[in-house]
Formats: sequence, structure tokens, C-alpha cells
Amino acid sequence: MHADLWLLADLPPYSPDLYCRIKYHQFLSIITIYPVRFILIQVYYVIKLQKGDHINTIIQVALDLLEIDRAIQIAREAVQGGANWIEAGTPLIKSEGMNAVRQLKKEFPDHAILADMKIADTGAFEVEMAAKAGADIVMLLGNADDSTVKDAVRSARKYGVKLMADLIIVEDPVTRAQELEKMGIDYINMHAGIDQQMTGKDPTPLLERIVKVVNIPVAAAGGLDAITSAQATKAGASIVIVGGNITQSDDVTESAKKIRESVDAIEIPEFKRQTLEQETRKLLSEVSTPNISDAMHRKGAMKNIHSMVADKKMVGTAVTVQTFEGDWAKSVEAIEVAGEGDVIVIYNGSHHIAPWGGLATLSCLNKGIAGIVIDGAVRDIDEIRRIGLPVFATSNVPNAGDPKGFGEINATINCGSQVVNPGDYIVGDDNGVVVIEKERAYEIARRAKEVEKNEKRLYEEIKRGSTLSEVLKLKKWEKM
Ligand SMILES: O=C([C@H](O)CO)[C@H](O)[C@H](O)COP(=O)(O)O
Repeated sequence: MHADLWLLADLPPYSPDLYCRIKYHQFLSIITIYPVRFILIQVYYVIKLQKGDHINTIIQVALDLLEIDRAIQIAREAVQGGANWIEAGTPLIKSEGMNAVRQLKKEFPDHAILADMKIADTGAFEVEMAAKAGADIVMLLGNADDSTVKDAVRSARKYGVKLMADLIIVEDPVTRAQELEKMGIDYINMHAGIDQQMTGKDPTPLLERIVKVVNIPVAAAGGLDAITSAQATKAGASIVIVGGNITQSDDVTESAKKIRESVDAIEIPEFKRQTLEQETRKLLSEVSTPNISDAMHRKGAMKNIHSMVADKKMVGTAVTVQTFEGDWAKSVEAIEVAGEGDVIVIYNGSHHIAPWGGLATLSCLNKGIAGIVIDGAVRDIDEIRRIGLPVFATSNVPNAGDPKGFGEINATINCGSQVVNPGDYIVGDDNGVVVIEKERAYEIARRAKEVEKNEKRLYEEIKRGSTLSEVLKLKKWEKM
């Protein structure tokens, strides 16, 4: 690629000046002045590239945490795994102020510290603030007004720091990247923000185009993991910024190491994203109903509906049934309407007469139906447990009613005090059942995954001898 136009400067490893791209005339003057050094550098790169080390991609760990002491510990573990640059994330800066940058520089004097200020105004002032606290690179918003960008650049030059521009909410990233370069920005960051990622955005599709039109290094950020970091490198990113997939991991060092290995691999395999529906189902099958409820701000849980078959996870899309006390016709007819991966969700109105039993459950098994939820009773519980299909209900009783045929299939119903529409996602486990409206299913699945990752990390910290209230600094965050 552009490896031949990059020089390895005599600077400490991974300082922001490590990669300085040189223009053609500079190139000529350098080979005239430093021919021997130039040859050595070329030999170095030939070896690196043969080894598959894509111009030594920089891994930047983004510390999007609220507490500086936890952030420092996580940074230490990430550095051990191969992270080169350390980012004081925006939430950390908002929570701890410039002290976050100061402390990170003190702890990691040999690593470049990036202050993700997301500057939108008073460019010079905020750059000065971050620079004086010890930042080597300062992030501003790529769509800040040109006056802000230009003054930030003046300030950066004055205080000897570099500027990275974040294209997070830029409408035309390719054009803006070129404008930012002209104004003196040192690095471009093609970034899908955390909330944007939850709706399916990812930073890689435009990367290649941006890398082609600018002459400054391009970073990629936004939900990257070992696989997607490598894809970003392949598309030309020379810096990969990774937050959650390192910082929320229960083994931070190992996660950073995997990313290091994956971007340094000789062959980066093709990667095909799943459809949003496939991804949604996969993510929901990996998380718990408490994770989902947290992601929904404690909403979505069905009341008084419990698992009748222990240790069975259920994920599927709703086929709804409205029935009436003692009438089981529509519940059983719904088996013909439902298909593979669906969950039959029944409102029955009685906790004493079952609209569902063993024979209906067995019929579902044959059709690949994912499970059954009943706001009402079930019977034949021993048979249902033998069949092993997930069934959730309010109670179990011996008696059923008669098939009269009242009610409706695939209408909006109320089940466990939650509104359920056909197609909504239904997830059940031993904690209970949650409903996720279909329009937000992917987003909630992604957010629930973030909750799960964060809990895994907290679990790990508690296992090391802490307590939940210590880890979360509960007292500090109590309302005044
Ligand atoms: O910049 C970030 C975000 O806007 C919060 O401030 C993150 O640091 C960046 O997105 C990297 O984090 P992940 O997306 O979790 O990898």
C-alpha cells in the first residue's frame, strides 16, 4: 500500500509521531541526506510487510469508563495485551475532567495519550487544556465549525500536540475528511458512535474511500473486535480504536492480544456480516432476560409468568393468541400458523383452566417452534418437561376446557401485563420472559450485549476480592 511512503522516525515506540508520512520532495531530500538510514528503514518495512504486519497498525484502547482507577487498571491490562495508544474516553473525561488525562500520562509516560474531547467549540481553549494535562493527541468533532477547527489547529501547533477529527456525525465523511486535512488536522477517525452501532452502523464501509482521498493516517472506531479490527486494517486504517470489546472483557489482556494478532495476521480472511435478523437472534440467544430488561431501562418483563421447564432458553418472534377461559381452540390452531423460530404467546384469562398441554407441545416440537408463553395455566407438566420445549405459564393445573373457537390469532394482545404484537421478539429463561418490540429488536439485542459484557467485567473485578458497591463506587454516585 503506502508503506513505502512511511518513515520510522527516531521516536519512542508508538508516539504519535511514529508514522510521519512524507511528501515526494521530502522523500527526495531524505534519501539524499540520510541514504543509509533510508535503506535501513526500507529493509525494516520489507521484513514487517512480509511478516504481514500491516505498517504496524496502532491499537488504541478507548477507556469509556466513569472511574479513573478502574480505567488505569484496565489500561495496564490492555497494554500488556498489545495496546499502543491509550484514549481517555469522553465519558471518562466528563466524569473525571482533565485529571483523567493527567493520571493516564503519569501512569503511561511512554504511551501516546489521546483525549477524546469531541470538541465542538472553543477549539483553542480545549486543546490547550488537554495538552497541558498531558495529552499527545486531542480529538475534536469533524463537523465542528471551520473556525473552531482552524483555531484548534493553531493551538495544537503551539502546544505541540496532534489533532484527530472524529467523523461520528459528519454527513459527507469523504469530503469532510479532505477539508479537515487541508485545515491541518493530523488524523481522521472514521467512527460509528456507540448509539449508532446499536442501530446497525459500522465504520468500515467508507474507510477505503477516505484512505484513498487523504494523505494523513486514518483511524477506525466503533464496536471493533478482533475480526472487524482486521477488516478495518485491510481497508487501510492505520489506527484501530477499540473500546468495549477490550475494556468490558473479563480478560482484557487476552482481548487486546487477540486484536493485536488479528490485525498482524498475514492473511486477513473475508468477512461477511450476517443479516440484522440473524444477528438479533444470535445476540438474544447469548444474553439473559435480566440483561435485556436492563437494556430496556427495566421495561419489558412479563408479570407472574414463570419457566415450567428448567434451564431452557427461548428466543423467537411472537405469534399471538387471544383466547377465553376454558376455550383452547385458537391456542392449538396457532400451531398451524406459527413456523420455525416463532414463539406462541397466549392470553387466556384464567389461571385455573389450561388452554395448553402435552400434545400441543409435541406438535410444536415437530414444527420447529421455539417455545410457548401463556398468561394462564398449562397441564401435563411432566410430559412437557420430557419433551423439553421451553414453556412459560402462570401455573399448572390438571384440567383443560373445551375447543369452542372464540378469540383471534395474531392480534395485539396483553400477556403478563405487557403489550405483545405479532413479530415482537420474545425471550425467556429461568428468570422469566421479556418482550421486545420488533422495531427495536436489533438495537435492544446490541444494548443487552453491552450490559452482558459490562457485567462480565464487574464479575471479574469482584472475583479479584472487591465488592459490588466498591467497584461501582455506589456512595459517590448517590443523589445529593
Ligand atoms: O468514542 C467513543 C464513543 O463515542 C464514546 O465516547 C468510543 O470510544 C469509541 O466508539 C470506541 O468504543 P467502542 O465503540 O466501544 O469500541
